[in-house]
Amino acid sequence: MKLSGVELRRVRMPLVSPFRTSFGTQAEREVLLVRVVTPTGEGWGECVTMADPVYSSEYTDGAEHVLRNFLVPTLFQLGEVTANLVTPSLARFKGHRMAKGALEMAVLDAELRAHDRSFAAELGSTRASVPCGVSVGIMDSIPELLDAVDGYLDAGYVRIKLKIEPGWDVAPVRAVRERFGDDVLLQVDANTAYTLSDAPLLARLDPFGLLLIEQPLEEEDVLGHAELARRIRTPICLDESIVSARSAADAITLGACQIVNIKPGRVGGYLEARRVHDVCAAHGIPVWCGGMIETGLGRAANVALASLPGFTLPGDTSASDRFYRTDITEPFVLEAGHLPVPTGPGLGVAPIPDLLDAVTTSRVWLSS
Ligand SMILES: O=C(O)CCC(=O)N[C@@H](C(=O)O)c1ccccc1
Repeated sequence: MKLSGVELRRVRMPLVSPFRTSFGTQAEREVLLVRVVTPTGEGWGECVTMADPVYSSEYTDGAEHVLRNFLVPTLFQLGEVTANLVTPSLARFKGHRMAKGALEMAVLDAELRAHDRSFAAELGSTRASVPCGVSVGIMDSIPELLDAVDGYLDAGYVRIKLKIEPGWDVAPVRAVRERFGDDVLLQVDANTAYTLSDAPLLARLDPFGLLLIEQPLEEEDVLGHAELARRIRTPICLDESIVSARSAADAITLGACQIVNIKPGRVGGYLEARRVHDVCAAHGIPVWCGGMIETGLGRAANVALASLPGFTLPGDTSASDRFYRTDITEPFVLEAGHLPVPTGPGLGVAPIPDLLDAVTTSRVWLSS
């Protein structure tokens, strides 16, 4: 497929309520979208970087710069472009997995639309819908948290994930268990906020029957997670530490995780995400699809990914209205705790022009 040009578009979308994690609070989501244009159509990609480099080293201005100055020009020089060629063609540029993943996603979307094939079919979907969990931020008080969890359970979410950090961990977990019982699927996400010396504190979560504790230690402390796994009973799930299929295999072999959160942007794209899924399946490690507060574009691709056979735990594939009053695509609406897997060509969704223009803050056109 030849690329006629690529558009880099920045959008800013207010969140329905501030979202607080151990690395900060977000009131809006600034998203970098990539649109590739070919002689026969177009494709959309979503870069999951945050505005600041606090989740990982990538950040949105940096992603835009590396796309504009290195990644997109390299694809223009390729002539014929396919999704499978994107990652190997960009390999000489180190890192920038989220930026690379957004570009690959846009090329894959364009390619699949041109072949009338869905993301679900291409990735290996085995289900028509996926069960959905929801991520609940750190709150100012336990009553506020319990009200939020009550609302999400009423909405039908099948799993609750609580963000935790030192000072907000055992008490909120105990309160949720006391209020909603032991049958609610419950897990916690620390986003690297603890150290191995906190093992006794984290062991105090063991009596609450959590599905997992996500990324308790810093992303590079793989051996620390392996040691922590020997000191607590709650299964350890890695997020930030897993940046590729190779790092997943290493972490599993070292005993650093029993579960893996797959985020396509974090690992460099949906094709690598499928490889992480395959490596985990080969090791008998369950996976679930993480979220980066995506618009309906990334949400569509994540729901397709989450319908692969190894995704046996509910993911952070929540409905559009979990974060956005108005999405830039047709909204994803929870149906009995599930989201339907898009079946249309490519992503199966596209931005609604007026809604997209209303939240667009900048556009750059790069021609081949
Ligand atoms: O449901 C969602 O899209 C958000 C899920 C979630 O909690 N994401 C967290 C995370 O640490 O996993 C996050 C959000 C935004 C940016 C980075 C990380």
